[in-house]
Parts: sequence; C-alpha cells; structure tokens
Amino acid sequence: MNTLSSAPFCSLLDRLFAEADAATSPAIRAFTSEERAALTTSKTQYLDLYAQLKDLWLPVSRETGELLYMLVRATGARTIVEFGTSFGISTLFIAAALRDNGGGRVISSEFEMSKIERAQQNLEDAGLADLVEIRAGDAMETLRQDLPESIDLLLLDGAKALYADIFELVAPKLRTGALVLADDAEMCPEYLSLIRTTKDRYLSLPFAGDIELSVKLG
Ligand SMILES: C[S@@+](CC[C@H](N)C(=O)[O-])C[C@H]1O[C@@H](n2cnc3c(N)ncnc32)[C@H](O)[C@@H]1O
Repeated sequence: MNTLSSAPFCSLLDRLFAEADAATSPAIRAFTSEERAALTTSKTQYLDLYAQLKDLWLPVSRETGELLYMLVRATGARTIVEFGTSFGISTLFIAAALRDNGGGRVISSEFEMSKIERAQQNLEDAGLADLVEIRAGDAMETLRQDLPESIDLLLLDGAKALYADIFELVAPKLRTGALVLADDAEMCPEYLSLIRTTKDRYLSLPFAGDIELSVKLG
C-alpha cells in the first residue's frame, strides 16, 4: 500500500485537478503584453502580478507530480524545500512520498494568503499536513533564513524571474546528491544559464519538455 494510490489521496487529487482546470481569471485576459512579459521576467513586479492571478492554480502536471513522488521515494529524501505552493498540488505529491518514506519535512513558500489557507486545507484533507510547513510571504525573505542544514530536494515553481535567486539562497544547504527540479524551466533563461554552467558542481538536463532536472555533484 502507498499513499499515492490510496484513499483519500486519489479522489482528492482528481477533484483538485478538475478544480484547477476549471478555474478562470479575468485578470489574465486583461493583462497587457508588457504585463505578460513581466510575469516571467520582472524581479520587481512579481508580487503584484501573481496577486492578480490569485484565482489561478497553475499546478504542476500530474506527470510532474508523479515524477516528484518518484524522485522523493527513489532517493529516500526527508528534507525538501519548495518555491511556490499555490493550492498545494505539488506539495501533496511530495508530502505523500515523504509519508511513504517514513516521514520528513517540506518547507514550502507562498505569499498569497487565500492560497495558503486552501493549500493547508487540502493537506489536512489528505492527512499530510503534519509533514508540511508553508512559509507565508515573499520567498526571497522566507527562504533566506532558518533552512535545514541538509536539503535533499529543491522544487522551483514560483515567479520565473526568481529561480536563479531562490536557487542561490538554498544551494549552500543542498547536500551532495541533492536534486533540483525546476518546472517551466524554459521560461527561466537566467536560471538555466546558471545551473548549466556549473558543470563541476551540478549535472543538469532538460526533461519532459518543461522541466530542468539537476543533481548536485559535490
Ligand atoms: C506555478 S504556481 C505554483 C504551483 C504549485 N507548485 C502546484 O503545483 O500546485 C506559482 C505560485 O508561486 C507563488 N509565488 C510567486 N512568486 C512568489 C514569491 N516570490 N514568494 C512566494 N510565493 C510566490 C504564486 O503566488 C503562485 O501561487
């Protein structure tokens, strides 16, 4: 038996993915082309732009969620940091894998309070809330301090323009062999350039079209 294929996880995930698919946002349709570009490139407007998209779930795909579950199980990971909780779909996959590994801790980060409340509820409904700490506020501040001494996996899935900055904050705590999974990585040229040019310390590959998967070599 595993959490991924058991109740209540299965039916909860089906319901949440359906809800995510159905969610709409009048704000995104009203965005100018400059605002659309700023969503992935601006290091100053991200709080305002993402706040306008608070009704959108923007989750990882089911395949990426299952890949996260696999990676956490296969590596026996116990300590995970996540940039970008939203309504908690990726967090659910990670926490399910931690449960099946025998325990652990996810530190996730989200600044939109309404999303945090719903993510917390989803984690409670799945019986996984005890494994997760959601840090409220800008991850550029909340992930700057009080990180565990040794981190097994980092998921980058918040504002695209900040992937490189968040990676730099967390990197000193990544253990040798730690994985970094960056979702929608093709939107993050600064991060891709950074992770792919540190060949002595990271091996990094594009994966499944929209993921960059990297391992810390030492
Ligand atoms: C792509 S969604 C995350 C989806 C989530 N990982 C999932 O699979 O359900 C990105 C989220 O990151 C949040 N976010 C963006 N920039 C952030 C920042 N600097 N600090 C905290 N949260 C941020 C947004 O509010 C949004 O909810």
